[in-house]
Amino acid sequence: MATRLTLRDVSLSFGGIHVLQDVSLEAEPGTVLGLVGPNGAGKTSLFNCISGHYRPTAGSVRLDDVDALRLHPSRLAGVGLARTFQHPALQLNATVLENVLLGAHSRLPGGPVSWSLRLPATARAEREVRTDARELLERFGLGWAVSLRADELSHGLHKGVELCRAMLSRPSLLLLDEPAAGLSHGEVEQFIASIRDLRQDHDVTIVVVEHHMGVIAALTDKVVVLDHGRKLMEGTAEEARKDPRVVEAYLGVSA
Ligand SMILES: Nc1ncnc2c1ncn2[C@@H]1O[C@H](COP(=O)(O)OP(=O)(O)OP(=O)(O)O)[C@@H](O)[C@H]1O
Repeated sequence: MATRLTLRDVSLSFGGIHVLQDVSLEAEPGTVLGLVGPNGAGKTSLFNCISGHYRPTAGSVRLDDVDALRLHPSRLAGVGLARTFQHPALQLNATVLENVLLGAHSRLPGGPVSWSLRLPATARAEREVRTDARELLERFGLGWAVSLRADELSHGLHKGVELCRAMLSRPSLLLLDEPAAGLSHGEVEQFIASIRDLRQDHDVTIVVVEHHMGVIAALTDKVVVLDHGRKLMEGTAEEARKDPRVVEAYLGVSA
């Protein structure tokens, strides 16, 4: 079941600097929410508050009925959260398949001891996640790269590998931080097609931070626009594009 993400009055400060102020938003289960705004608006900081990398100074973050701020960040995968980063951190000396498999730990029963003993249930689950990892790589057009070392791939392909790694945990809430940044035109088209395809088969809520307005328009059901740490407006991508406040925030001139 896809997650309902609810943020209420989330604020975040660093040494007196207000990075986020009273941001509230809701992502309906199974929808794609875009988070947009000019550089420094607070988009990644808001992501970090959801994924437990930052702790808000005030406000609440709920994944369905779970109070995310009460959970240790390492437990969030267990309630269905997965994310990608602006700059993918892959194990460059490991193969593409091994990198994707790193996303499977929340699906393997037991803990490190049973994994190292290779108990039957663990071995079975391991076979299953390997098959799923290969399928995901095929779906994202990376089937040919399974056995290559990650450092043999371009930046754009690293982003695809990271996305497969996130999807391997079978998330019910997926956070994508600038997935199209640095991608070629063809890679962006492939990314849009893959996410659309993914939505057909997986019951997942997606929140995406992205500057590429073509991606936002193609994929999102709703966007939230941030500016200077505050929510400026909420609506469809088309409504945001036409909103004078949004135009002004991006261009820095009165619309
Ligand atoms: N750990 C931190 N310590 C101090 N300031 C921070 C920290 N993290 C973020 N900030 C500040 O918060 C503000 C918002 O940054 P953030 O990266 O969230 O913006 P953004 O909207 O994601 O920008 P971009 O589109 O450029 O990635 C910036 O002024 C940034 O310097």
